[in-house]
Amino acid sequence: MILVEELVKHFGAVRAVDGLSFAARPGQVTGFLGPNGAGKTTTLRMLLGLVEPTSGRALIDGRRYADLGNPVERVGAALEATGFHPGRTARDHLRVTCLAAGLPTGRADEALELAGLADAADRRVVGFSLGMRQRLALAAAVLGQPPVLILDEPANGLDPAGIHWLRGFLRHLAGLGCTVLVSSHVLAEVEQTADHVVIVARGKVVRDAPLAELVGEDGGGLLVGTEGPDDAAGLAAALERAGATVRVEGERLRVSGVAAAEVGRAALAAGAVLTELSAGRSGLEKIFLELTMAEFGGTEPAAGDPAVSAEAAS
Ligand SMILES: Nc1ncnc2c1ncn2[C@@H]1O[C@H](COP(=O)(O)OP(=O)(O)OP(=O)(O)O)[C@@H](O)[C@H]1O
Repeated sequence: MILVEELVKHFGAVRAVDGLSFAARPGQVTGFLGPNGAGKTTTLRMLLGLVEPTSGRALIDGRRYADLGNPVERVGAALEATGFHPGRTARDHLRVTCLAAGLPTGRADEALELAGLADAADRRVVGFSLGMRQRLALAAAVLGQPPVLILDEPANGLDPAGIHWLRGFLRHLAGLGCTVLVSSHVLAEVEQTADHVVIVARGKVVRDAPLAELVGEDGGGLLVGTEGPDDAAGLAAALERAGATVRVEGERLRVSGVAAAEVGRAALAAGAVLTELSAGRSGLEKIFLELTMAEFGGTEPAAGDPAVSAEAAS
């Protein structure tokens, strides 16, 4: 169990973390989601005793990191996939870590297997890709079979197959009863892996809820495009008669309360031509987009924007 209470960290005038509270529970993957600079890494570093909080508490199983008896067996962490000795093989790197932590060296091969690196065990880390380094960092994190895992952007550098593997890896650990806290600034990663989501922005928690609750929130309903304002008005009236809630946005309608087939029937009845019929964003996507835009400016991308569609579909 991870417990963060009223955590604050100021770097000079920068309020990196500004009164953050949340919990991550055993048997769950908790996604720690926020735009760049939201304070995620600083929070994780405070949990791991690498940064001293200005105030508040960051606890692992009820204790500060410094007070955990044998930290390697209490918490595994992967913050940055750097710091490996380039001349060592993957297996040697993990064996050295085992020796330093008083763990049996046989754990190295188990961890390499779990991280999908068994075939590269005897290769020197200098030749590893970023994705392979990420896997090695994850292997190191699970060496002590800790019940708590803290991972900072573990999907960085992984290719699509690697991201797919990572999801299975995290789900497997949660299935074993681990508390898994994983940060990301990429919504799709969290959306497909987490049980629970904590969204942060500017050092504060914006939402803290089960993923199912956020995804289930009606963030957008259906988006319906028509050929012109007259068609839009006629279709809106037909949809309202069918029990839908409709918001007219120029030639487009935002429709909730009915299925897509009902929109088709209403269009037929109203003699309106549909130019678009797509799912609106989930509540989670909507919240995250709004946050990111508030942080970095810009306008909301159109529903058909390839960047949005790709992220939603991946
Ligand atoms: N050592 C430091 N000294 C000064 N400012 C810092 C330091 N570490 C972090 N910050 C600032 O604190 C804020 C939060 O940074 P942090 O790295 O925690 O965000 P993040 O959510 O992890 O972002 P990203 O997704 O980009 O990694 C940023 O404004 C950052 O510039």
